[in-house]
Amino acid sequence: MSSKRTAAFPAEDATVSEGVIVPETAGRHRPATAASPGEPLLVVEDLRVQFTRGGRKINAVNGLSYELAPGSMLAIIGESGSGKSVSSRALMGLLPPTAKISGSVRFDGRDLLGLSEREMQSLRGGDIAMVFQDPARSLNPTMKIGAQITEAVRLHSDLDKKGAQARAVELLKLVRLPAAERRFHEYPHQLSGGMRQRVMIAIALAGEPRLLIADEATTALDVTTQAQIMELLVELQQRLGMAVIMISHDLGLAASYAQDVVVMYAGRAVEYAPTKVLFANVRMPYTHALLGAIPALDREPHSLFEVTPGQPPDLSALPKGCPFRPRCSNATDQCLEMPPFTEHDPEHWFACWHPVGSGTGKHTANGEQR
Ligand SMILES: Nc1ncnc2c1ncn2[C@@H]1O[C@H](COP(=O)(O)OP(=O)(O)OP(=O)(O)O)[C@@H](O)[C@H]1O
Repeated sequence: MSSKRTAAFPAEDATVSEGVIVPETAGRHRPATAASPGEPLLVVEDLRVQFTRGGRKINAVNGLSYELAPGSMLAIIGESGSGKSVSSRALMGLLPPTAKISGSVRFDGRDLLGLSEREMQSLRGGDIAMVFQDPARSLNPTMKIGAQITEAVRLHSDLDKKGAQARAVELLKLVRLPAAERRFHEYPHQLSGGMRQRVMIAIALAGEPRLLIADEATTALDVTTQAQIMELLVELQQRLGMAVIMISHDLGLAASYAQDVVVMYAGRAVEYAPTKVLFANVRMPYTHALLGAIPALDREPHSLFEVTPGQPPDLSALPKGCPFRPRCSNATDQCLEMPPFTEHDPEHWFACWHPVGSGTGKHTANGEQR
């Protein structure tokens, strides 16, 4: 699976249009060339991750399950500390050895949790690549960006230095870095934040991944640059047939760009559906609160959760039953028992005894309080 390849991704021109981040646009970017509805590329089942810190057990991921079709984009959404990054790092083998991991992660039919570090290394940056929030920290400040991409290309191909350099320039064009040939000879500090993130994406593409995990890859960017990077990811997803997991605290971004959404709370998936299905009928009160918290287009980054009252629970002392119970206006004594994560409606999974719009809670489906 990780054999060295020399085939190049296509690099012809395409327009990068402006992204409008509103839920009404749910699924508008669904790729025309979406992968076959056959086998999923990635199947995560009952993933659990526990850390021990100062004698306390921290349950960072508590039974996460989802599937990802080849060439599709899944958004994993949740507020800080909900387990988004830990769950993705677990499948990349990037957690410290002290992390206790259980469950199953199958990529292309292969159990990733059973792989040796050596096997994981060949997979990382090859079939699966990751882009992080802070490109300034991920790039080597003392090396020209061209040399950094060339190094990544050589690591994942049989190309000689000259061939790898040519490929690196191609990759810079593929990620739409303006004046790619000139920028090739520049250092990271000479580039803007958006440009640096394009370089990080170029490095991630060097191994021609089938899955790209973008962990808050646009969070540090201004709204316009954020939209441009998201448009780039969608374009690459469509042109290269690459699957993308987009990790974000921003439900609005998910609504605009992803085909499917997993909403996480306290290390659990609490709602999971195709984007259109989810936004047509949000059922989980937590997702509902997030949706109500999406302000206008000119919102400040990180402001999304400020209007959701209360704090997420301490992961070393989770409340009894539903972890959202202490913050939920629909909660009853029944919520002292953990609601199962079930496919209640076709393709629509959620974990709630009193979902929005069911007539059993205090919320109505259109977001008003009764
Ligand atoms: N190495 C570690 N040791 C102990 N606890 C950890 C470790 N890594 C993460 N955690 C804890 O696991 C929980 C989940 O963290 P995670 O980074 O996945 O959250 P997140 O949803 O990605 O949040 P953010 O958006 O802030 O990155 C947090 O409480 C965090 O403190």
